[in-house]
Amino acid sequence: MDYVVLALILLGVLVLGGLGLMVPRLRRRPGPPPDGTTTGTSVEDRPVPPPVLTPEAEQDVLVAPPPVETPTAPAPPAPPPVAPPTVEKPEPTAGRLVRLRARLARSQNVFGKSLLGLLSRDRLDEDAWEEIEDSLITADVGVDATREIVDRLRERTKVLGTRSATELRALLAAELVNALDPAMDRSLRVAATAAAADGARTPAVVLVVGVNGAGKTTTCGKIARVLVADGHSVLLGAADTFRAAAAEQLTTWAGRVGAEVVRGPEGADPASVAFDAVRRGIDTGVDAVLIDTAGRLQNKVGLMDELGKVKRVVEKHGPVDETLLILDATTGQNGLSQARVFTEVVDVTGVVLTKLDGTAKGGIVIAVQRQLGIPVKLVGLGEGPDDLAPFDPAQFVDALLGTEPLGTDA
Ligand SMILES: Nc1nc2c(ncn2[C@@H]2O[C@H](COP(=O)(O)OP(=O)(O)OP(=O)(O)O)[C@@H](O)[C@H]2O)c(=O)[nH]1
Repeated sequence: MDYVVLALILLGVLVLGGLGLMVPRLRRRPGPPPDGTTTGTSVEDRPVPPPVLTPEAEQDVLVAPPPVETPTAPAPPAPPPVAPPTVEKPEPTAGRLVRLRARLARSQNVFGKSLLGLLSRDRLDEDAWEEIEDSLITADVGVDATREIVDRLRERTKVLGTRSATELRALLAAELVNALDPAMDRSLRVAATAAAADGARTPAVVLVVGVNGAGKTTTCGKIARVLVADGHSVLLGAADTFRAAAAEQLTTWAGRVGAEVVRGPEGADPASVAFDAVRRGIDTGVDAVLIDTAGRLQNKVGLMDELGKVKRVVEKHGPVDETLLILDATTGQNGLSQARVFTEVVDVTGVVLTKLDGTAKGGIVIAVQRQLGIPVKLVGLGEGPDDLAPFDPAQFVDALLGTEPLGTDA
């Protein structure tokens, strides 16, 4: 009996102990989902193990910058569409000098106002003639030319008994034209010639020379326009390899009239660029090749020798047809001594007098021609692309004196 009681007690203890273990477990078990579906252990339910990092990766994590939110950058503006260069139609050359006569206004102040004012006096006495002489000298006509002009004028007024201001003005104009030697050939030699051997045409070669800043490159560009306006095809050679901007400048000028440019690397041998330009001109059959050269001071022997070489090298293709000396009219009589040296090194065949719009000394045209014996072929009267006019003595004198042009083609 005792054994039975003992067994029952033991059983009771075991039952109670078992219950004690069961209750906490039941409490911890999650309830069913609200929809009553049973779920197995989903991937999400599984505890996520912490990432195991290698030392290097740990380092990366430490130094990695926090993720930066990249703002969406505004799209760069689309480049403007590149328009093909517009080829311009230069102004016709006939009558340009007449159209540009107002540009000589500063010269007109000397000639037109003071000179004609003097001639309008009631009595032309010694003082008046002296003043006329002074006016001409001030306008850079040059002493010898002035004396010659005034002497002839005095004689003619005496012989003809001229008294009226209009007649005196006409006489003065005639003397000034005479001093400009109207018989000189001022045409540009720009017509291509037929080569004897194969019948191919050889372009006319025009060499443009002068001191620094005289306006060579600008004038080359303007001459290209003059030639195009007169119906010639042209190629430009950028043999000013000294000044990088000169080739750029020339390229722009050429682009405006649809002409080709031959240029070399900066600092290249100018003679070789000039040679290549003429070669290219022969190959493409243009009428004229214009060669721009670097500005050089007439007292720099090396540079002047270089210019001589450019000419000699170009002449391997054939003779240079035209060597134009560009002279800045504002340098007055100084320009004349420069000019003399150039004529010794290269055979200058024509003068282009630039910047006549910026000086009261228009008389320099007379001095240049008389002292150099070379015709002024073109005059620059402004910075505009068509501000270069073929020179015509009668039109020029009319413009200088502020009188109406007589018998012009404008
Ligand atoms: N007012 C005026 N300015 C001119 C005329 N011709 C040229 N110029 C100006 O003169 C300046 C010099 O001209 P460029 O053509 O660069 O002279 P450059 O002789 O080639 O110069 P370098 O190559 O340095 O020797 C420029 O500002 C031109 O616009 C003209 O007839 N009138």
